[in-house]
Parts: sequence; C-alpha cells; structure tokens
Amino acid sequence: MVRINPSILAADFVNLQRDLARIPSADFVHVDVMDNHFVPNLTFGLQMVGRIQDVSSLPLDVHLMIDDVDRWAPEYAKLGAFSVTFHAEATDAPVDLARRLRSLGSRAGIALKPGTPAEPYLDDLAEFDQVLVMTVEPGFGGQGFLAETMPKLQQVRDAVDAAGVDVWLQVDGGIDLSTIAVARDAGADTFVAGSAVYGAADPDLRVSALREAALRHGEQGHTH
Ligand SMILES: O=C(CO)[C@H](O)[C@H](O)COP(=O)(O)O
Ligand SMILES: [Fe+2]
Repeated sequence: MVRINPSILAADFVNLQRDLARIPSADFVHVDVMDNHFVPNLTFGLQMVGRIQDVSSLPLDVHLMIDDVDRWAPEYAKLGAFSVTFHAEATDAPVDLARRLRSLGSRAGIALKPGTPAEPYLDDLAEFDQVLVMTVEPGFGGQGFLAETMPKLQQVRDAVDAAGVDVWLQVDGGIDLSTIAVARDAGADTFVAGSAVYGAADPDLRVSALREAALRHGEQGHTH
C-alpha cells in the first residue's frame, strides 16, 4: 500500500480551490499549519482549514507545526479532518492527546523532527494511527531530503511490524521521484510531496508517477 499526499504548502494560496482540484488521484491532501512559533514560518489556522475541509473532495491530512497542541489539535479533529498529526516536541502528553483525537473521530498522528529520537514512543505505537518521520527540518517547502533520518524510519518500521499494529509511516520533506524510493525502502508507506507535485506542469500526472516510483521500487526489493 502506497499513499501519496500532496502538500498544498506548494500550491497557490490565492487559488487554493483550483489547486485542490488539480490532484484528483491523490489519496489525501496534506495541510501544513504553522504558527511562526513552533517553526519560523506562518501559514494558516483553523478558519482556513475549515474552508479547505468544506471544499476538498479529498480527505484532509493535517500536519500541525504549532505550539499548544493540547489546546488546538482537538479543534482540527472537530472540523472533520480525517487525520491530525501533532509534533511530539510540542506536548508532554502525546498518548492522552492521541486518545482525545480518536475520541473526536479523527486519526491521530505523531510527528518527529529530524533530531527527535523515536525510542520514547515505540512502546505506545498502538495509541497512534500514523508516525510522521520528518525528512527535513519542519517549516519550509522545497528543502533537500535528509537521508540521515532513514535509520530512524527503519527503526519505527521494525517496531510497527514487531508489534503487529496498523500504523501508517509517513515521510514529509524533499520527497521526489528519486527520494521516494529511498524512503519506501526504509519502510514508509505514506508520502507527502509539495514542490514535487505542484512544481510539475501536470500535478496529477506527477502524483501517479510518484506512486509508480514507490510501487515499482517495492516490487524490486522492498520486503516490508
Ligand atoms: O511539512 C512541511 C514543511 O515543514 C511540508 O509538508 C513539506 O516541506 C512539503 O514540501 P516539499 O515536498 O517541497 O519538501
Ligand atoms: Fe507537512
């Protein structure tokens, strides 16, 4: 199973509805919320994500790069977001927050910055629906893929398989037609791509090409 989630961080913010309609073959639309606090960049908040939820035909994969997630993440679940991912670095009680998100009907994701170890969360994998291993420092699109995050991704993949739990493994940052194979090989099944999709002349064709690149690689040697 391979999921391709285009990030609208690379879309045209004044033509978002048009750009949302340009990716019909995607699985989810990835929505990056930044507060200029947790990361040094600012995008949009609850009101905007509510409107995206209203007009999008794809389910929302919300990535919160904000502080105060205990307060704010449940609000995104209440909007009807399919999945809400908060950063591990932004809360002292990730399991409690994940339970709250699930109780509100959303999937619960936990994200790890490149320098954040996975070990503290590996015993609680069943509490989450998704682990996002960041492959860039969060905050900006268009950055280069950090291959040094791959051992951590593999570690999470091994722990998920050993526990026999259904947790999606997402990568986000610098995913393109070549790095998607590297991340697939290390165990990712859910791929966020911003500039690789919206920088293409035909974004939907690029979604298909990314999916094929991941699947083709999987056939050739992927064993997870
Ligand atoms: O969370 C993010 C940045 O913090 C974005 O989802 C990510 O960077 C996507 O952009 P690109 O594919 O261009 O790297
Ligand atoms: Fe993201």
